[in-house]
Order: sequence, then structure tokens, then C-alpha cells
Amino acid sequence: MQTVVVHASASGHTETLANAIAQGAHAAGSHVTVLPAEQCGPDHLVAADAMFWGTSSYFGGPNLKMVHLFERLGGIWMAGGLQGKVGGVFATTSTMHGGLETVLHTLIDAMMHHGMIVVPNTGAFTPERIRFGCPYGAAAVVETAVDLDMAVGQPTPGEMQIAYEYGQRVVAIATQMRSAQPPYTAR
Ligand SMILES: Cc1cc2nc3c(=O)[nH]c(=O)nc-3n(C[C@H](O)[C@H](O)[C@H](O)COP(=O)(O)O)c2cc1C
Repeated sequence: MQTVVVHASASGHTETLANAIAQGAHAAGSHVTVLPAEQCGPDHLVAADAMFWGTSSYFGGPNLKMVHLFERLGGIWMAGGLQGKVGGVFATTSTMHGGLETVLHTLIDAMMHHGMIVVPNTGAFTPERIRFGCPYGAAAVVETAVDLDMAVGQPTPGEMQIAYEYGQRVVAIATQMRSAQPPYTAR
């Protein structure tokens, strides 16, 4: 099982969340590669069984590093290179209502255009999930300097725990799909 966790991160908030996801994916039995979006190409994604895409929210949309990755995926989109792969998404903002859900949906939409199977991040209500949970993916609201997009905070332990569990969940589903008889084929 190969998992790639791609993060488009400027000051490290989203990268921190990516690392929690990666730890969960590893604990679920996958080999995991964490890649900045600017170092990720189509081949990394085609080689993976499962993947996560994450970005910071810029006005409710993905940042340019993620957009530039999308620009490089036209070929595998037309070839169906990601068809049937299992995916999850994650995002950070600096404010509670600063676009987390819209940016997560943008990433989900892109995965669906590639024919991927997107895994939700809904779980039984715990105090952490009531406070930090998001059904669309892993998420964190991280304090940021007002005058500069500097990292001044970190995702909370609750956000990191939910991200870790999401990493486990997506790999568990990808593992089940890979071992399904007959093997799942979308094409
Ligand atoms: C150009 C720009 C636009 C942003 N727009 C928003 C926004 O609309 N709402 C919000 O809550 N945070 C916004 N942010 C803050 C980032 O989403 C937030 O700091 C994020 O955690 C940064 O993560 P990163 O270090 O992984 O890039 C913006 C930051 C920048 C630089």
C-alpha cells in the first residue's frame, strides 16, 4: 500500500496537519510519502494507492501551489490515471469561518473529476469531534500574524488527533478496496 500526502503550505500550518495524517496512514500499514505540492508530479500520484491533498485557504480557495499542481494533472485526468484511487482532503485557515469548508469541497470536486473515491471524515461524536471535526476532511484553524502570513500557532492536539485518525481511515478503506475480490476496476 502506497500513500502520498501532498500539502500546499506557505508557512507550515498545512504541512503540520499533513504530518499527522501521514502518521495515521503509516500506523494503518501503508508506506507513506509526504510531498510539498511544488515537488509533486503526476507520476507520484499515479504510483499511489491512496492520497491526500491539502492546502491553506486563500479567500476560500486553494493557494497557488495547489493550483499549479492541478495545472500539471490535465494529462492524467484525460488518461484516467487516478481513476478508482482512494482520496482524502485537508485544509487550514486562520479564522473559524474563513473558508475551510469551501476549500475542502474544491479539493473534493477535483478528486471526483479524476474519478477518485473520496472518503469522508465523519466519526462518532467525541468532545474533540464536536469542537474540531469536519465531515469533509481534516481541518485546522491556526492563529496567524495579522501583518504577514507567518506561522504563529499550530493545529490543536484535537485537530491533530482527528487528522491522524483520518489518515488511518483512508488507508483502511484503500486496503479493503485493494483486496476486494474481484479487484475493483473503474475502467
Ligand atoms: C493571500 C492569503 C489569503 C488568505 N485568506 C484567508 C481567508 O480568507 N480566511 C482565513 O481564515 N485565512 C486566510 N488566510 C490565512 C491562511 O489560510 C492560514 O494562515 C493558513 O493556516 C496558512 O497555512 P499554510 O502555512 O499551510 O499556508 C489567507 C492567507 C493568505 C496569505
